[in-house]
Amino acid sequence: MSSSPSDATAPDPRPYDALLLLSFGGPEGPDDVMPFLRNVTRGRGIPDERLAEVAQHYLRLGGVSPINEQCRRLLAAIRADFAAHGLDLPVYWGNRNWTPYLTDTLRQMAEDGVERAIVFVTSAYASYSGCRQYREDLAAAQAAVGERAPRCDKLRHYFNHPGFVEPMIDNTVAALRALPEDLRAGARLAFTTHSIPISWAETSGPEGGAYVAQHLEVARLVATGVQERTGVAHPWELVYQSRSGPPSQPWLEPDICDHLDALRSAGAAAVVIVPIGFVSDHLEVRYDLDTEALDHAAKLGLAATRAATVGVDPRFVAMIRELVLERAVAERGQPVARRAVGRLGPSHDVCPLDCCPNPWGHRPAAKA
Ligand SMILES: CC1=C(CCC(=O)O)c2cc3nc(cc4[nH]c(cc5[nH]c(cc1n2)c(C)c5CCC(=O)O)c(CCC(=O)O)c4C)C(CCC(=O)O)=C3C
Ligand SMILES: [Fe+2]
Repeated sequence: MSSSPSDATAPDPRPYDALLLLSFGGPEGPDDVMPFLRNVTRGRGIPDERLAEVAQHYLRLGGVSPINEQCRRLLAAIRADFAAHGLDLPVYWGNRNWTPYLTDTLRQMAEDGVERAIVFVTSAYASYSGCRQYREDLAAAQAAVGERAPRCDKLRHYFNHPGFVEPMIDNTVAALRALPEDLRAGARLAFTTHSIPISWAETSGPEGGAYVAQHLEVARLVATGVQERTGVAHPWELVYQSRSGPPSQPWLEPDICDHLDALRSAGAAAVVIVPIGFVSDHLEVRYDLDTEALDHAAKLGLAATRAATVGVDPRFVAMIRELVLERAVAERGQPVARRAVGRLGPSHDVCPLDCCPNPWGHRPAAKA
């Protein structure tokens, strides 16, 4: 093999020999919608009326979830970024709930000779749904593939990485600029994330309460960043969306639409909705915010825009490379710099055994 000048500085991913992009999955056509929803909600006690309603949300988009196209774009962007930086690491994609299923991807990786993968999940925060459930999915897929299945290490939570926070500041500023100019300075910021049962929020992260604490920190960081850019301290709140469980179980509140009512009653004239809980404009963003919440705001006579999610922002894609190399250095036992903004500091590499517990009982989980 001939050596070129760049070989000397090529980033070293060892001990990893592949990156796995692990996501939620979504239907690819109308016939997929109900089987997909059954995959998501098996054993979850979600009322039938709620399922029928969510099926309609997918069918309005032709039965195709936007999340798959977004994963394909992210995959392509990661590959291009790795190539541009001389990082020679194959990238695979697998999902929890739809094709390409994680088990099939892991089997392919084993066939290709992958022994140790680093895993990036499309969820930035600590919670059962966004952390442990993915690690359980990995353990189940490894068990299904058998002895040859690659070892899989999940990357740390990235909610407070500048590659996630900085694009959201820009996107919020852009959404403010899309409001009528005379209403801009008085606009409120409504940061949204997926509601989860309060009991899960309480047990999220190593000490509990991490789900809400991490979101409040990102909301504060984005609001502060916006103020640095515009000179205006917009009042802000963290609110919730996409609640699904039975009414008997308390979930995090207030819901975004109730919050819009409250803003209107308090005399607000404009609001920017900022979906900090999500990394791409998937169904919960396109339907629950762009259709439901923006329609509701229009009915109230409240001027409203929605900030874009990070998607394939080059800073977000570069963050993935940075986190992979950071973890590789750490696994090789070398000193490592871990970037994080704000007060909470960089998250742990390996989740403690009891963090984000499974509300339905124990299932084996991949360690990190
Ligand atoms: C915290 C969290 C995230 C963010 C972190 C992450 O990204 O992982 C997230 C993301 C997503 N949730 C998604 C879709 C759904 N979530 C559901 C149901 C649920 N989500 C929950 C939590 C979360 N969900 C919970 C506690 C339930 C109750 C059922 C259960 O106990 O698990 C249901 C069932 C129907 C309903 O009731 O809504 C669907 C269809 C999609 C795909 C969208 C697309 O297709 O574009 C994505 C990215
Ligand atoms: Fe966790």
